[in-house]
Amino acid sequence: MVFPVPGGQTVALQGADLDIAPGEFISLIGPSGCGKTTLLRLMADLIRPTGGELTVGGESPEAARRRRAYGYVFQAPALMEWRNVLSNVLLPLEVMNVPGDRKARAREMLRLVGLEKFERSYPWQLSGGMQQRVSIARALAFDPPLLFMDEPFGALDEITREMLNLELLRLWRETGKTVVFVTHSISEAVFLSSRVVVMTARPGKIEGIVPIDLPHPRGDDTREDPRFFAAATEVRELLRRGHA
Ligand SMILES: Nc1ncnc2c1ncn2[C@@H]1O[C@H](COP(=O)(O)OP(=O)(O)OP(=O)(O)O)[C@@H](O)[C@H]1O
Repeated sequence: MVFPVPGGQTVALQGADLDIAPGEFISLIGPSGCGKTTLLRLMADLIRPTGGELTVGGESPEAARRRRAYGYVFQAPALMEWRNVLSNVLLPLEVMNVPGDRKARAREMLRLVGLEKFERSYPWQLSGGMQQRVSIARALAFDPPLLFMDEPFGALDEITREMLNLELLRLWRETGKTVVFVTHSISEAVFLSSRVVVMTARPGKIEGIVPIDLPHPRGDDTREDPRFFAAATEVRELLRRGHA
């Protein structure tokens, strides 16, 4: 993926070779500028590749987008301040004129993220973590098989983040979705993932892929498991190798 810039070009990604199986939880980790967001945006058809090949569920990213094959959760919750929680989750269903009982569907998504009691609240009445849960419910409204998440918990405190990690894992196990998750945190990546994709910059590429052999359900004990430390060390070493 090459971007034109004044007086030249930036090679954002080169040699990003990756196959993701249905139902996997994949984390992308790497230093600033290594192309994590670019890779996610390519998969989501928010930008078009300048080279190489990319398919989502066996079809082009554009076809996957038109089929509403994925939900996208951004770094900031990006909720409509004048709409309450329920109508924020309803919004994509209304815009796309989805048939059926939309409210029941939106409420079901709010239940999944544990916010069923807050449907009448407005975004400004919620904490940052709760707002991010609303945006996850909104991304799930279409029941897409795929969920793209770009550093969704980066701005939250450590304890809230750990709690949301647990919730996200529960949700992933309950729904069987495929998740591609961008993070800067080694422990978050190892805790959540079935595989951690370690990327390095200039040009952005995949340095290595670390399979995470930790049993489910994962919880506080997981972080004490020697396998957790071993995987975190492996990820750290790959990141260091990229820096060298
Ligand atoms: N639209 C664009 N135009 C020009 N250059 C771009 C554009 N989008 C990304 N880039 C460049 O591509 C490279 C990868 O950017 P990207 O945002 O994917 O990195 P990242 O790994 O997500 O970084 P961060 O961790 O800081 O979010 C960077 O050098 C960036 O400057």
